[in-house]
Amino acid sequence: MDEFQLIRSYFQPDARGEGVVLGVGDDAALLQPAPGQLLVTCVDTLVAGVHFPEDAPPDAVGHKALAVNLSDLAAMGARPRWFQLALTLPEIDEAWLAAFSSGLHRLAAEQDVALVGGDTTRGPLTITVQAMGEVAPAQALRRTGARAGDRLYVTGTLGDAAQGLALWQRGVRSAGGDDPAGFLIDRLHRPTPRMAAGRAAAGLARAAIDISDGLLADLGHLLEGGEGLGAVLQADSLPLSPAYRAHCEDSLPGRAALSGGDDYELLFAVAPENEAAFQTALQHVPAGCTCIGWITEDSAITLQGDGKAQVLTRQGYQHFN
Ligand SMILES: Nc1ncnc2c1ncn2[C@@H]1O[C@H](COP(=O)(O)OP(=O)(O)OP(=O)(O)O)[C@@H](O)[C@H]1O
Ligand SMILES: Cc1ncc(C[n+]2csc(CCOP(=O)(O)O)c2C)c(N)n1
Ligand SMILES: [Mg+2]
Repeated sequence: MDEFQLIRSYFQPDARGEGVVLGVGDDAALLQPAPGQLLVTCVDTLVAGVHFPEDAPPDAVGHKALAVNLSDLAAMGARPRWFQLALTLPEIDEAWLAAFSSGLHRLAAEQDVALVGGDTTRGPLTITVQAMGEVAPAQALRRTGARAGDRLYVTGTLGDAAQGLALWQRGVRSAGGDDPAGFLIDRLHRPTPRMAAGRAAAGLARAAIDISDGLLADLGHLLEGGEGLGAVLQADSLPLSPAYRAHCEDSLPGRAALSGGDDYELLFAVAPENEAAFQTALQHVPAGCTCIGWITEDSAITLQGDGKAQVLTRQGYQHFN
């Protein structure tokens, strides 16, 4: 199998997505965004051994490469439409490619996003996805604009994936969602992009970000979008899954939930006057959305719990430290 057979076999789906004037197979794709919508675009790379364990299931790698990008579109309040895939492979392994592409195409079909192009090269296993979506100009969610007094809301639960990674690195290989370890590992390998939450919050939240590097680090980015802002987090309010609680060795909420990374949940700052409308819009979102604290004028991030207040550093995952 050569490079072009590989593309035809695994990455040239028959179905033509809506708005795809020209997809896989030419020098570039031609895309038609809906009239009046802004094109939203982002790109994220996954490197084997850095973003996923070298022995992660290949269908999970395909899923995650797309999911982390859809998460960035969700954080902008966008509707996902198209994506490109740049694949660097050490060799052609057809079993790996079949599983990888099935994980990728399954999520693409679920979210109605079309693969419109990419690039295939030889080298250390690296997957780059560039995703594109659309949003009405007045609805786009940004990282900037949060203000003191805004309430902080987060989707889903925190820290599951970081605990899943710790379990995987200790050799635990439970799959599926039934036992707690399997649930946590699944949250690492197969994050669910929070598209419905992002769309519901569009036009209602004052600022938004997705949590990839850990709550404190990404909350830090949200706070940098204003002037000298800090936050109060309430320890008892942080959403933690039963599996997380069962496996947490620290005192709760624990390091993983605060700065573990790989959550791919959405964090919103909501103005007090919009809070009721925001809660109504988010109440039927499957992942749920929890108020975890509020933004302050004092630049510290403080965790309140057990009658104590603890100042936290804005630490999280960083590639160069
Ligand atoms: N090499 C680069 N050249 C140009 N812009 C970049 C480059 N790397 C990152 N950026 C931009 O910097 C900003 C922050 O990037 P970062 O990767 O931290 O965001 P993110 O994608 O939300 O985070 P994560 O990758 O953890 O999901 C984004 O707007 C991104 O487009
Ligand atoms: C094998 C392995 N080691 C470590 C991690 C944790 N991790 C890697 S990158 C990242 C942040 C997001 O990346 P980026 O900022 O590049 O989008 C996190 C939390 C993992 N998932 N797999
Ligand atoms: Mg992001």
